[in-house]
Amino acid sequence: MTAEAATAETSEVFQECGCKGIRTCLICERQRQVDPPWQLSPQKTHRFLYCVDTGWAVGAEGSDFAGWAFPFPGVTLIADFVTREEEAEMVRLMDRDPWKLSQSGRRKQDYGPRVNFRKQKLKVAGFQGLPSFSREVVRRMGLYPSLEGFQPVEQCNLDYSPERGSAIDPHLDDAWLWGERLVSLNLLSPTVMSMSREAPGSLRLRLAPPTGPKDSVDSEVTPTRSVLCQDVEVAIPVPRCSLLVLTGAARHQWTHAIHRRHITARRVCATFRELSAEFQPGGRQQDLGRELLQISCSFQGRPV
Ligand SMILES: O=C(O)CCC(=O)C(=O)O
Ligand SMILES: [Fe+2]
Repeated sequence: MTAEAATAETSEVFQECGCKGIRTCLICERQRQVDPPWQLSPQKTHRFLYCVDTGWAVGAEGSDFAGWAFPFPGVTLIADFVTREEEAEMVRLMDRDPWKLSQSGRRKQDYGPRVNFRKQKLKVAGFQGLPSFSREVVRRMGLYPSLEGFQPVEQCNLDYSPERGSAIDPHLDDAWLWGERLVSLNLLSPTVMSMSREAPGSLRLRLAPPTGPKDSVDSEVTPTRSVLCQDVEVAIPVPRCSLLVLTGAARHQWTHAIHRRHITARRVCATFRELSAEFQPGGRQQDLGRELLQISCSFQGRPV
């Protein structure tokens, strides 16, 4: 055996996870005997809960800001987007293909172009479209006003498990290639999407609950308080079988994350992404965009 082969074999045995750099999961934390990440970076001080009925983030019960709230635009949650039968069938079909190890204890399957976001380069070769089992869910998405004209050119399936300590660190999704709406279908178990924002300045809070998203609250007469933006985390409860759409501020200003403690059973998430303006008709890369779209909607895909 060559030295190279020996190294590869050892690292394969050692590395049962896909973590690199600062990312960790339960498997490599045990092997490397390192602290779990939440001991290194403390949780946000002020917790707010997203309310689907009002579209506001409301201070967690029992906390300093209980009863106080601020508008949190850009979130659409569609409950029961798929049935339990459809969910079971989708996951059965996903499980027929191999899952690749990914960072922070996740596993993944990707249907889309190969992309180097840092260099802003992409390769179409190898992409055969979204999988056939997504044809119906993508058709259904287009029936909702907030997803009118939604044509995804990528589907990324992620598999989370409590045994691996799966999570995803706070991040913003790319905005060079991917468009305005980020759409994720949440399968097998409920979870919580945690939103945070490392921006200077504060958020103006009003008394909760406002009775509806369109109510105008006169700030001259209603009491207000403020809270440092960087100290806030907004929890969006995401039910099993629901579809979560992030746009606007929730897409571009607030990072999203799934904490390890919010994975209590196997969870599979399928995220669908559309093209940015640059790749749409009239954009600089419209020809490439058109090609991607044609391939994508053939629904003949295998994971790339
Ligand atoms: O698991 C999720 O719901 C989020 C996944 C995500 O943020 C991503 O793949 O960029
Ligand atoms: Fe993301």
